Amino acid sequence: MSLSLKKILTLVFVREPGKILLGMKKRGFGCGRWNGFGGKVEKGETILQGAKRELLEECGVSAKHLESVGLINFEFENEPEILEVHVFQASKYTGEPIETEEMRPQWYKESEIPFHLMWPDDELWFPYLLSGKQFEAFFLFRGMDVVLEYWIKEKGLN
Ligand SMILES: CSc1nc2ncnc(N)c2[nH]1
Repeated sequence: MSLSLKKILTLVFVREPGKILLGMKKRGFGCGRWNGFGGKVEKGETILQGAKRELLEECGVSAKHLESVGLINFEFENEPEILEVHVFQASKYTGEPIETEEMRPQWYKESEIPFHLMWPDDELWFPYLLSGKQFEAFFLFRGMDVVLEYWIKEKGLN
């Protein structure tokens, strides 16, 4: 059993009734796609603190309460590193979203989410996010555009 390297990441979606805030990634991993806000968890901070920090850094929104909504493990074929992504949503926050070097924020109606300009996994798990169902999921990617295998499980409150 090879040592599977895990990278802990965060992903935050800001919500308003019938709307969700997405960010157009302007550089780096996932550039050119509408994403959630988030990134790495730094030494000495909790996953929750990392999520709040990344949201503030990437679009100027300060989450007052983050709700854990999902846990997704991403594997990429022939790569040893597994991305463990902790997904949160914020409905209590301060600050208007602003564009940064990383992200261009935009509100989308939940009925008009631009899945064709997002990671291909999103269309599969967004129904859980949008319906407030907690979930766990796994996606095996080939490159950046093809999902080879996946599963999604609804999670009761633990
Ligand atoms: C690595 S696969 C992935 N799916 C995603 N969906 C939304 N925002 C991200 N940053 C995502 N990354």
